[in-house]
Amino acid sequence: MHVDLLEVDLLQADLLEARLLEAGPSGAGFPVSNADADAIAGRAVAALVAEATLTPKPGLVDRRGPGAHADVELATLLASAEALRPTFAEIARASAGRWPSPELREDLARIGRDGERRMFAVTGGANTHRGAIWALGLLAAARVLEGAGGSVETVCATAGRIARHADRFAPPRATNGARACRAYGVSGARGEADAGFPHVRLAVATLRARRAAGAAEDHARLDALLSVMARLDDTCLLHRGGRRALRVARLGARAVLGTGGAATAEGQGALLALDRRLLALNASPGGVADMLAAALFLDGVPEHRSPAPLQAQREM
Ligand SMILES: CC(C)(COP(=O)(O)OP(=O)(O)OC[C@H]1O[C@@H](n2cnc3c(N)ncnc32)[C@H](O[C@H]2O[C@H](COP(=O)(O)OP(=O)(O)OP(=O)(O)O)[C@@H](O)[C@H]2O)[C@@H]1O)[C@@H](O)C(=O)NCCC(=O)NCCS
Ligand SMILES: Nc1ncnc2[nH]cnc12
Repeated sequence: MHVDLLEVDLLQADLLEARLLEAGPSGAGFPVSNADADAIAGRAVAALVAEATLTPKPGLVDRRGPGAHADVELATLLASAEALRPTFAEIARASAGRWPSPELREDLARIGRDGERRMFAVTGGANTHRGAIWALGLLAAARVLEGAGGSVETVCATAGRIARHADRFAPPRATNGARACRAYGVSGARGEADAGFPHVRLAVATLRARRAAGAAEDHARLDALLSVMARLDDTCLLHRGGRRALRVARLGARAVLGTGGAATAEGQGALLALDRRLLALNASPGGVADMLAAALFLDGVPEHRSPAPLQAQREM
């Protein structure tokens, strides 16, 4: 059932991407019909489902089980992803014809917080996708703002420009992330967005490099996840297991990649060893998982803005 829905989502999203490419590099202000908004939301939900079902992911929920999460299983993640469909569609509609401004930032934050309520309602209070609502929400808005000419580079930069505006209506919240940022001097999910999502770009680059080298799709996705795990200051790891958990995750991810990645027998062995070490520390790289989902959401978007065709350049 889920696979069918996913295929429909991907088909709609591919049609939207084909239309964006056909339209040529027309710049910002892409008008968003309900069908376009639904296609963007479909792409976001499909990315969350693809991340959730990718197996084996060290410490994380996957097809094998709940990983280090006592309160979340695969069905919870899938229900959470589906519950967020209207949130991503609303974000796409609200972004039509806008530019990065305090007003847009505040509109998205309101929709994002409403999405968090939907998420908590279906998960019984577990935080499955707060980081994903934040990252994919900003990137979905940026895709609309960037329109036909958008690339991974420009979409991530524009998402950063939106994020850097203040949200005057943000209620004070003592979140795990905020506590970890204070305790360990890292910038967390906010810092990642403010910097224009460098780890999402890293995941996209790894994904594409591994595919180009002939890797199977799941291996390319696992290596993209590990490339982020080797570097990200994940506040989910920090709040659960402190600096030790972050270090174990980083060194473990580097060990898998150093042995040739998920496609090799040694890499698979190192990956499962990392999984065991993270489970022993009750540590989960939830923020890393969100970065992979965000990278999958940008699948199909070209890495760089394509240069204007020669004819158009002569007319400039
Ligand atoms: C700006 C916000 C992201 C809030 O951030 P803050 O840091 O204050 O709060 P958190 O609630 O901790 O959310 C941050 C989530 O982001 C993910 N993350 C962590 N590190 C990074 C990183 N370096 N870069 C990017 N993303 C990162 C991570 O999400 C995943 O982990 C979640 C599980 O975490 P946790 O709650 O700690 O869960 P448990 O360990 O299971 O908790 P316990 O059971 O032990 O209590 C999981 O959800 C993954 O998604 C962090 O959790 C933003 O949320 C915000 O301001 N939102 C307001 C609305 C808004 O503006 N929206 C914009 C819409 S476009
Ligand atoms: N697969 C996963 N496991 C645990 N937390 C997550 N947050 C987002 N995806 C996750």
